[in-house]
Amino acid sequence: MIDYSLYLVTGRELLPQGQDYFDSLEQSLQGGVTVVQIREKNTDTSEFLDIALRSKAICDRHNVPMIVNDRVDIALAVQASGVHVGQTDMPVSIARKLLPRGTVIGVSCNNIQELDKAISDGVDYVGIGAVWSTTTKTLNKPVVGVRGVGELLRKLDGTSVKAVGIGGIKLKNLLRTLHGSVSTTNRALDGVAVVSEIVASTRPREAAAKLCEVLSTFRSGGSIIKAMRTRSEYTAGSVIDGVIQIMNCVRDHNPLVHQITNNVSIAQSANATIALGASPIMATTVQEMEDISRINGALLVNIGTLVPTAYEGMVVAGSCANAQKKPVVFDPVGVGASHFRQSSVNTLLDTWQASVIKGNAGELAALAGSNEVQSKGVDTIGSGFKDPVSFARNLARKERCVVVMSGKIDYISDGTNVAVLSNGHQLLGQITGSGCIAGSCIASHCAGAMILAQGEDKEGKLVIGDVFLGAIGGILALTISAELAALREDVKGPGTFFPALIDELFTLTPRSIQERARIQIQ
Ligand SMILES: Cc1ncc(COP(=O)(O)OP(=O)(O)O)c(N)n1
Ligand SMILES: Cc1nc(C(=O)O)sc1CCOP(=O)(O)O
Repeated sequence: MIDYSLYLVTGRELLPQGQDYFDSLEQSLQGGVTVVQIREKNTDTSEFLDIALRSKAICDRHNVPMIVNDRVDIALAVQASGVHVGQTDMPVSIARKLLPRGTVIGVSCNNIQELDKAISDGVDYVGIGAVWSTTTKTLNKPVVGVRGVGELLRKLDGTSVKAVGIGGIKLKNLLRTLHGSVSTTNRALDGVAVVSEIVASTRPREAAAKLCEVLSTFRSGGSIIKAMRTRSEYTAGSVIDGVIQIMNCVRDHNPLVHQITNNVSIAQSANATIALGASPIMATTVQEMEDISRINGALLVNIGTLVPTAYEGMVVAGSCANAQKKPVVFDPVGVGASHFRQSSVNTLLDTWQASVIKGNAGELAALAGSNEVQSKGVDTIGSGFKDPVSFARNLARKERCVVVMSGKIDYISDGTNVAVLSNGHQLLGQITGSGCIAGSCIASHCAGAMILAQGEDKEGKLVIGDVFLGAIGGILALTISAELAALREDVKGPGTFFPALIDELFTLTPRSIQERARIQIQ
C-alpha cells in the first residue's frame, strides 16, 4: 500500500545551480518524502533508463515506492512500483495489460469527466490539478482551485481510488490546500504532489521535512474545528463570557481593522469600528497591502461596489492575512446579482481562506449554489431556508470557516455548533449599510479574539483566535446596540437612529450583553 502523503515529482531542470540530482533526491527522502515519481520530459530513453535505475536504488534504500511518469517501458525495465499517465498518454487499459499485477497506475484529472473515466478504468490513484497556478509546467487546462478539488473528491466516495493534488503546492499554501480540498462528505486528499517546492530548494531535506510537518498536523488535528477554534464546546453562558472578554480586549488594545469595503457605507463602517474601540483603515491600493497586513488585527473584504483596483487589493490582502494567520472576514455582497460578482467571489475564495463568511440567506444560497432562496440585487426574496441551522453548518464545513447568515434571526456556525441569535431591531433594515457595519463589527471582534489568543499554539491553525466567538460578538454588539438605540426618546426614525446606534456601540456595557443577549447554541 503506497503512502501518498508527500509525493515528490522530480524535475531536474529546476535544481539550483551546483545541486546534484541524486543528492537532492537522497535528501528529499531523508526529509520524509513518501513516494517519488521520476518525470523526465526531454531525456533520451537510455538516459531516462539510467536515471530511473539509479533513482530506484536510492528509493529502495529508503523503502519508498518509485513511480515512472508517462513511460510504461521504463517502468517495466526498472520494476517500478507504478506508472503515472496523462490524458493523452497510453490508455490505462493497455498499461494495465502490459504491467505486472500489483503495479500502481495513476492518471491526471482536471475535471469531473476525466475523473469519472479514471474511476471506471480502474486506476489506483488520480493526480488532480492544477490546484494552483504553476510555473513548472505550461497548463493547457483551467486551474481547478482548492474548492474545485473538494467537489471532485466527492466523486471518489465509495471507491478505493486515492487522490493527490498537484500544481503550485507550496509550504505557504499547504494547510489551506489541505483544508480547502475537502468534500462536503469529508473526503480529503490522500497526499500532495510537489515539484519545485522541494526540487528547486537548496535544502531539499528541510523543505520536505517542513511539508511533512504541516501534513501531519493536518492529519492529527485537521478538522475544521481544530484549525479555527480554541475551545472544545460552547454553552450560551460561555459564549457570552467569551464575547465580553473580546469586547473589553478590543477597547483595551484598539486593534487596527483593515477594511476594503464598498463606497456606499465606508464612513458608517469606519464610525462603527471606532465606536467599538477599534481603529479602521480603509486602504484599497495593492501596493500597501503587505505593509498594512503586518500591523492590522483583522481584515474585512466586502465586494459591495467591486472595482478592479480594490479587487486586486483584496486578492493580495487576503493572502497576506492568511500568511500571518490573521482573521479574514468576507462579505460577498450581492454575489448572486451578476456573473462578474460570482466569478470574483470564486477567485477570491480559491486564493485565500476566509475565516468568517457573512451574508444574508440569498447571498449564501448563491455562494453555495443552492436554488432554495433567491435574491434581488443585495436583498433576499422570501422567508429563507427551511432548515437554516443545517444550511449554515454545512456551508461552514464546505468553506472551512465560520458562516454568519444574517437576517431577523442570525445563524452563526463553525461547522459543528450553530449559535442562533434573535436580537436586533427593524430600524437596522431601514438604514443603508447595516450589513456592511455588521462585517466591521465582526472583524473588530475577530481582531480582539486574535489578541486574546496571542501566545497560544499556532500549529495547524488556519487563523489565530476564536473567530466563532468573534463573529457572535460582532453580531451581538450591533444588534443589542440597535435595540438600545431604538428605545431612546430622541430616535424618531432611520435618520436619528444611525447616530444613536453609533453612541450605543460606543457605550455598550457587558451588563447589556448579559441581560439582553438572546442566544441558543444548537
Ligand atoms: C501526481 C501527478 N499528477 C499529475 C501529473 C501530470 O501528468 P501529465 O498529465 O502526464 O503531465 P506531465 O507530467 O506529463 O507533464 C503528474 N505528473 N503527477
Ligand atoms: C507536473 C505537473 N502536472 C500538473 C497538472 O496540473 O497535471 S501541474 C504540474 C507541475 C507541478 O509543479 P509545482 O509543484 O512546481 O507547481
